[in-house]
Amino acid sequence: MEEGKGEVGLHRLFRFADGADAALMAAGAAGAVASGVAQPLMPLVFGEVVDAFGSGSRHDVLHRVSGVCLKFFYLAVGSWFACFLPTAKISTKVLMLFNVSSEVACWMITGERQAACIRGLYLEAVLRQDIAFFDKEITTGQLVQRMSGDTILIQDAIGEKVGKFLQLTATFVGGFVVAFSKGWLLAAVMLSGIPTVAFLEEKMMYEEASQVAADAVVSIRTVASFCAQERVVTVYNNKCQASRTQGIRTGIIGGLGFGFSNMMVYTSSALCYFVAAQFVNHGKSTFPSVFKAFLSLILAMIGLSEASTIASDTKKAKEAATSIFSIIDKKSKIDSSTGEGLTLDPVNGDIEFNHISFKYPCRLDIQIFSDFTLNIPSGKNAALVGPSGSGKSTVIALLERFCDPDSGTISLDGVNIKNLKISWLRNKMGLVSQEPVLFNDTISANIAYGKNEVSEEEIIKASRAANAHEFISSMPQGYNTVVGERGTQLSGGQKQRVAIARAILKDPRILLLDEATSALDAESERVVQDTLNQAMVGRTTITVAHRLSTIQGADMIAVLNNGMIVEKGTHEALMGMEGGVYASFVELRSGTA
Ligand SMILES: Nc1ncnc2c1ncn2[C@@H]1O[C@H](COP(=O)(O)OP(=O)(O)OP(=O)(O)O)[C@@H](O)[C@H]1O
Repeated sequence: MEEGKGEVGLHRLFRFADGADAALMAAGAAGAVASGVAQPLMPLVFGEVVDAFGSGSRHDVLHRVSGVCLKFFYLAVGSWFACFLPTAKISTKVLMLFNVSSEVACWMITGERQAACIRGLYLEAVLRQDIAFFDKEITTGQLVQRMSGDTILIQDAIGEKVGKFLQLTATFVGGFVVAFSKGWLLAAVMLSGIPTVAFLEEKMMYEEASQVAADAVVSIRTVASFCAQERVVTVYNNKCQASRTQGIRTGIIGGLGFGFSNMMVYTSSALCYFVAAQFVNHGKSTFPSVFKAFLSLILAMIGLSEASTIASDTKKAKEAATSIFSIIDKKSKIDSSTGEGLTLDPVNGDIEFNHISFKYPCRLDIQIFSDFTLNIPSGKNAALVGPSGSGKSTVIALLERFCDPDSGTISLDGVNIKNLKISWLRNKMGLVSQEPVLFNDTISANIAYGKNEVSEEEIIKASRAANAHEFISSMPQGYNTVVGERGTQLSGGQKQRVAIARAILKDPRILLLDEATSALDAESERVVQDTLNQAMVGRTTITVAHRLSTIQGADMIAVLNNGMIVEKGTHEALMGMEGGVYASFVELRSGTA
């Protein structure tokens, strides 16, 4: 896999931010800093409350406390402005969230916007990759995990977490400034004790243990949704086994560390209070100043310790972004989204495979074709038969440009298909395969799949041509019947006819039938085969068939074995070849039928 070549830098996480995101981030940053700075201002006012209650007569207390209350009111209004103003500047939609702090709202909105953009680009990038990518580089589970789990990690890191980090950093800096402004010497002495209080406790108690537990739960849920519970349990047990020693060690260290940090809390508090009392005793400080400095430093250190926990989330987001961005930036060898390439008008449908040599990129040890040559004239029906694994479906895959040959050329009307626009080429071909793929949507949406503007008449016309109109109309919801996941609410023959209608609607010049009837019972096969025979008229058709009865009328039958054409001709000609492979196939099949 190409991903993971180098970790994405922090600033690259924001690479998909647009102008609106920049505005949201600027407003969110201003709000975060303002609300962060507001925290250490509180001890100042609290200090004054303590001072006001602790000194003077009863009337004096009332007067002084009223003055401090006014300051609380100013702080409330100031903090409301700091939070509200950025919201008002951005969007009225955000106003709906007025009960949420604006910096949180701004960061959440921009995180959501950027993550939506990343998800869209990732899906686009995945869908434009060639088939080898799906064989080699990604599984469905990975795709879903990246689109849901990994993008949420990124969303958090570029959204809410940034706001929180800025706010905590502002609290940390603000707390320091306030504490040192109340007497730098006192603050410096207190500082020597306080970091242990806030820092050790957080680190030892939560960091390792909770991170491991959270990871395990998240991955179990994701994998379980793919019904891989047994595998999950095995993987989980193995992981538990491997980390047991680590767990015991962490437990002992955590216990010791927790005890130690608790001891340090009380020891350093005692030290701080003792030193502060010395300062007050020698007239170098006052009680309110000590109170303010102590509270500010506590807030500053809590800010610092919480900000440090965000670093591990950012690291995870960078890892997730590394794999997602590597796919977004990945150039596909066969990029169906490109608008480049020739188009032909008109298209006759002459197909030529010239000296093709090919191996699947993920199975380089197996040579599928070494010198495969086949010519299918326009409007003719060529059938491919041969033992399983002889390369029949690969012929279709190469023509559709799901993969490209290692050497040799495939041409349509004399033009190498590599020079044709891929989307145009694929639109000229209608593929019906053994297992028709229907989506969980209405019958009409399934027939119109892939075409943008299709009228109801066109859908009905294609359904009539596919012998599907009758059964569709007899359903209570008709063309609006939802077929269920993978078309489970239709029979095999019905599904196949819907798939044929979809292929016919494209009005393809070339029809590719890859064992289109082999999964059907005799009655359904007869109906579907009649349908296909009508659909073939006037089109170049390649039919891959196991049931030889369905291809007897083909203009040419090519018998493949190990990627080579061993016999070629009409049914009659091949049957006339004494000891021929085709004739022996037919004999074998009629013997077993
Ligand atoms: N996506 C793929 N990646 C790797 N190898 C593949 C892939 N698809 C097919 N193959 C291999 O290529 C060879 C030819 O497969 P292909 O599907 O073309 O045969 P086939 O004649 O159509 O077989 P069947 O009649 O069983 O469908 C087989 O050995 C198969 O295992």
